[in-house]
Amino acid sequence: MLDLCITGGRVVLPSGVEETDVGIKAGKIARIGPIDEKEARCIMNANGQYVFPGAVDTHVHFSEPGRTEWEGFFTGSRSLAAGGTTTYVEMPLNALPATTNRANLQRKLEAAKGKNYVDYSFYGGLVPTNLHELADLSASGVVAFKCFLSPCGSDIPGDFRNVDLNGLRAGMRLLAEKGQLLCVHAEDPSMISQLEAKLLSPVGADAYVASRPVEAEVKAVCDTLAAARETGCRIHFVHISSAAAIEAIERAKEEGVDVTVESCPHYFLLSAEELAELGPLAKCQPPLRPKQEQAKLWACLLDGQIDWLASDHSPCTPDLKDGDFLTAWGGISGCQNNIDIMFDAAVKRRGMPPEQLARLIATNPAKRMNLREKGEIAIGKDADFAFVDDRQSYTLTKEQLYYKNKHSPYVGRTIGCKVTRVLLRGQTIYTEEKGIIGKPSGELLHFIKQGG
Ligand SMILES: NC(=O)N[C@H]1NC(=O)NC1=O
Ligand SMILES: [Zn+2]
Ligand SMILES: [Zn+2]
Repeated sequence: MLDLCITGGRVVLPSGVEETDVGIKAGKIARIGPIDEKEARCIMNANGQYVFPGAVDTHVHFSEPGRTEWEGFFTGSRSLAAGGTTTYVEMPLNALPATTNRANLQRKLEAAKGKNYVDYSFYGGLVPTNLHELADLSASGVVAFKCFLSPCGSDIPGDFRNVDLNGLRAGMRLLAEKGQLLCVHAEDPSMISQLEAKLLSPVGADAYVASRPVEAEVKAVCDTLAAARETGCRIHFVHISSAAAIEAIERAKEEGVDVTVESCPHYFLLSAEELAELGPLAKCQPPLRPKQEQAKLWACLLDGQIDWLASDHSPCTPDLKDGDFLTAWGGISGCQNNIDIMFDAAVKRRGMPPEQLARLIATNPAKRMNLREKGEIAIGKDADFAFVDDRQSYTLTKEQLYYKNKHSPYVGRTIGCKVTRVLLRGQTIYTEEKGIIGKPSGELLHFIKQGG
């Protein structure tokens, strides 16, 4: 007997969209295909909506412990749940202390207990001072590591620090031994600091964008690729904003470098031309790019050259968004809209097959991060789903946001679809009528080691 049968949906399977049924037993996907009503205790009619696998967001900053006024596990995970993301991996920075050793990871695990509406896991950080702690951190259950090549936006003691190229290579050698994946924020620090030194205050949108050019991204990507070739470390580039960087990564892939690349919805939805009007709410690093650059990035995405999409949800309190474009916090609050804005922009308006979007938001990140129960609608996987109604559209308001700080550059935007229901391991955790349902039931996902 099945616990639940989802019927009447357009199910986004790895092979394509099928009008079929999905059977769930003990939180897992147990059947895909026609199911007799008598075979399930409960029937859920998706009424012609798309049934997507729950999204996997590998790039959020929930800032807990230490900066819970910025976000936190409770509010952050509710935001994800409402948008159809059922798994996240949380970055090692913006919380205090940063996740740079086992003891700090332990504090995160404690802080996260019982507060999560979706399943979760953590990164460890690579910083200039923790080479001797990497092996221990690697063994303590982080899914991957993260480092910055450019400064990270805060000078507070205990906060994250960027590595130089020697530090990068040293870290890579150690992580390569452990088979670990290193995720890299790629912007060249010397190019940026030289350009920043010439900025005149108050710094406007155009001047800010010009201070972090595509060339700085490409240079850092090429330096990182060279270090990966030298050390054999598996790498992943976070939030890439330019086609030129994607092309350099594509060439390295062809050579056999073990590398993947992510981009974020904001690089496709928002542009440098709109930045002055959007204000510092849309300030991020690397910055939004001009429309001409954005069109090239869209071509890369549609062409399959970008492995996945992640939000880089990097929230803060409203006062930190008050300054000019140099002093305001760099980070966009956007993780509640991971699925709907990209479904609208990519599938509805640009003809991307829904199964390609499913790979970008769920399958590919789950595979690379070894989250084996997650990422696709297939037998044996966790029964995590997001129902997407492409016949609805809505205008995003502040009141709809579950973030601790209810701001986002997407507020006021009309989105041509809606996430109407979300399930985590077979249980409904969100509906459009009721909002978030029940108590936090998210679980910590244990990393299964390479070959283990
Ligand atoms: N510290 C931090 O969250 N930085 C992030 N924000 C952003 O826009 N890009 C980043 O790397
Ligand atoms: Zn970053
Ligand atoms: Zn980030």
